[in-house]
Amino acid sequence: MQVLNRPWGAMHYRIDGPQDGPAVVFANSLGTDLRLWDALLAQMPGIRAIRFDKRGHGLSDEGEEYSIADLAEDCAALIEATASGPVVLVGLSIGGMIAQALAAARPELLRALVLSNTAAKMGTAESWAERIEAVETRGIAAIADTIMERWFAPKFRATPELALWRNMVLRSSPTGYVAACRALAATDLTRTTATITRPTLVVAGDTDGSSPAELVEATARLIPGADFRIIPEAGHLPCVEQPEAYVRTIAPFLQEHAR
Ligand SMILES: O=C(O)CC1=CCC(=O)O1
Repeated sequence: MQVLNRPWGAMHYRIDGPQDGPAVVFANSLGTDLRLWDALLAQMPGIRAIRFDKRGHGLSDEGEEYSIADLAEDCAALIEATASGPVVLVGLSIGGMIAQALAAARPELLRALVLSNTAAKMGTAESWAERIEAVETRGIAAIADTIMERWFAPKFRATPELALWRNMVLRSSPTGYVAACRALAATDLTRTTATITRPTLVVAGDTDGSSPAELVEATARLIPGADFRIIPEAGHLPCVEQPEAYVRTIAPFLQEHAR
């Protein structure tokens, strides 16, 4: 286990793959930890994969109240501490918002971006307020089944693995989860995402209940030259549900841009 000391506490990260492999950083979604990428990375042994638990998730400390810009600074610090030059950043959902914010603020740290199941603005102030109220008054268990329906297509929801992802959400820190919901509610990256100049691949799932493909495509259209792909039979976490298709979708882009 590796730790990066940040002003708010300890940030957990992990590096897999050859030391001299092309560096690719992965940013997780709300309510998940860095195991989000396990199935994908099992099929990409050649890359130097750098992944981390954002504040209040996985093994990282909680931190105080924070913004997406603060999470992007954590990601910048990780890149500066672990990579010898610019990297390709793959961000999913809130991880994709972190990637958009970083690409606009610190483009020199990035060669290229994969924005997965994300948007410049996700949800509404009302929908996040409802979710926060449910977690604060009734606990994360109150939202776990709804979250599973948003994350996964029906076929995956019928597999035994579903229980493990449900447990990951149930065991999330309520404080960390709510802090991330507040950051999401407060963020609209539409203006800055339109200034992204790095090569960008945008990926959606055709049954994503959290960031529907049309919403993801609208964000792709903000970024000059961005490529947009849809993964069939995939919800919000296609790297879990359809890892082979996800690899087929992103591998050519990584081959072209990661060094
Ligand atoms: O929990 C969800 O609805 C999915 C999600 C929204 C932002 C994020 O990172 O995950």
